[in-house]
Amino acid sequence: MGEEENNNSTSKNSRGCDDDVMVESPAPAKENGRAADPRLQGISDAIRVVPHFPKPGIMFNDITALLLRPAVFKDAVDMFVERYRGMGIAAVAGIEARGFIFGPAIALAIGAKFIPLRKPKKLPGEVISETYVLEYGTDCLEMHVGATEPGERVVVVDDLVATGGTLSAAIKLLERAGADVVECACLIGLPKYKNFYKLNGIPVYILVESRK
Ligand SMILES: O=P(O)(O)OC[C@H]1O[C@H](OP(=O)(O)OP(=O)(O)O)[C@H](O)[C@@H]1O
Ligand SMILES: Nc1ncnc2[nH]cnc12
Repeated sequence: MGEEENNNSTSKNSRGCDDDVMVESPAPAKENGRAADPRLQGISDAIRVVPHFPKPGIMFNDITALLLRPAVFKDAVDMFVERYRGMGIAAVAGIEARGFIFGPAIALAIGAKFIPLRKPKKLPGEVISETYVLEYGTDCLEMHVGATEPGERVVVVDDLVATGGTLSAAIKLLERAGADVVECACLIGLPKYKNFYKLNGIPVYILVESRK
């Protein structure tokens, strides 16, 4: 990850990443005197916003529309690959289900293994679990014991961060196994959480804000 590639660069932390809020906003075109990455506008435009799904009041950010446009899909994967290549990342951990769409492509491109973090009772064998709170009710993520070794540098990938509950559970699972969670990476962050993107002390890197 070069300094030139990061338009919202703040100070580098001990993890080798930029600190605190890191929103690669698609607008304005210039930020901190540098041109924004032109790929961001295309990524933002390709995300379909569906009002009142899956329930009234929710503006659903649908990444399946982006997946139908291979050049834009590639741009999104490339931006993460450019950020994490050469950082000694041993594993990319993807969150079921939409983190499974982006995580493996990033892992293969940077030469890292892929760790699936799954919803309950999907993984055979020994697992560790973390329950987390959703807007209504709870959910749980599980990871295979032995998927990561103590000290391994890991990036967590998902499509979207809203409350951060899902990413927090992922961080806890990996840290319980001794992993060094370097950063969480999401395509989309909801604007109302703009100043919330440091979870359990781990930076969250966002490409674009939700358009609604
Ligand atoms: O920041 P949070 O408030 O935790 O929300 C973000 C999570 O919500 C969505 O997944 P969802 O739980 O809908 O599961 P799915 O990917 O299986 O549809 C999304 O893909 C994230 O994983
Ligand atoms: N607004 C939203 N769009 C898509 N996925 C979500 N997960 C949580 N909130 C979401």
